[in-house]
Amino acid sequence: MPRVYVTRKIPPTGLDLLRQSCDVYVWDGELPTPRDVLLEEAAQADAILTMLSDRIDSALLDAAPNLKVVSNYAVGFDNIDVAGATERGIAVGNTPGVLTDATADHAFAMMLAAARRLGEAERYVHQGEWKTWHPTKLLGQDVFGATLGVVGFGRIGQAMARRATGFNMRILYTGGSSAGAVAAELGAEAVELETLLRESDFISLHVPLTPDTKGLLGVDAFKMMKETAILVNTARGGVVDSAALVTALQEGQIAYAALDVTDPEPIPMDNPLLTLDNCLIVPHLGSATTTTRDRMGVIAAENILAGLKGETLPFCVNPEVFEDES
Ligand SMILES: NC(=O)c1ccc[n+]([C@@H]2O[C@H](COP(=O)([O-])OP(=O)(O)OC[C@H]3O[C@@H](n4cnc5c(N)ncnc54)[C@H](O)[C@@H]3O)[C@@H](O)[C@H]2O)c1
Repeated sequence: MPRVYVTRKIPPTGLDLLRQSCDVYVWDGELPTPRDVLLEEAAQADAILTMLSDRIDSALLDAAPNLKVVSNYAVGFDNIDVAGATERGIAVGNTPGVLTDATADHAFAMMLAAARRLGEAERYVHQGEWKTWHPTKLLGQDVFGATLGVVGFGRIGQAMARRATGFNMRILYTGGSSAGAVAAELGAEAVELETLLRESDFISLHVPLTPDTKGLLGVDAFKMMKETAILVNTARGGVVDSAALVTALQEGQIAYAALDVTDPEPIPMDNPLLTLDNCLIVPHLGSATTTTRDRMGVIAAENILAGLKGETLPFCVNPEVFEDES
């Protein structure tokens, strides 16, 4: 039976599917599979089910003579050398779509939480400070009727915008070249990034991390934003220049940041963002619902099963691997 290595514990449904026709080895630790173990496992594996925390680079691909499929348990795949995999005829899969709504729900929740300063408010209660309340304490910002800027109008960006229509928000967006019909339906306006940064009350990032989007929001971008602006990042930490963000939050160039993702992850405990009251940080929970994580596991397993049979993966990042064979 083909040998499949799974780099972290995932919900059982996907694993059960794999076990019907594969020998499945699952790393059971709370920390990621250590690099040396990953290299050893890759040397024997026909397929690997990977997490964003696994670096699938050329050294690993070179160490894996039998590898046919790398199946990422995520829609993003910035942890994988896709070109290197393609050169070696290795198919790369991901899990788009099934996590769109969960991630958009989470981005919206983070936007609301930042607007109403829920992180600070919770600390205030837990630290016994509530007794000093007065009517100007912990004032937040209105979301209903405000302007939302969506950077990256793809699946999740559009789902975020759809939620914003229920809050009567003006919606601006960049990116998403084929999104005209959805934009028209939602009343969203396509604008240049600079206009979006200058006019939005809330800016929500939904682009993939690529060489083009790395550091997309840097020193200049924060200077364009409103002093009251709130940044929501559920995309990837690397899309924002961390040092520029720290300065922007410390100097009041923007009001608040809500981060589901950081660069690096996990965030080191000495990172200055952790010292700021106006920064809400949670540990990459975008897709973290029971149903969604289960569905992601099934798709990741189905990608592996198809690839092991030499069939195009249901969700393939480099379908040219299969086209070249025909
Ligand atoms: N926090 C989480 O747990 C979580 C969960 C799922 C996805 N994500 C992140 O969200 C990203 C988006 O996921 P998706 O399913 O919506 O992907 P998608 O491919 O449907 O959408 C991405 C959009 O970004 C646009 N884009 C690319 N470069 C751009 C640029 N420079 N400027 C403006 N727009 C640009 C694309 O045209 C596309 O419309 C993923 O790549 C991943 O990094 C995070």
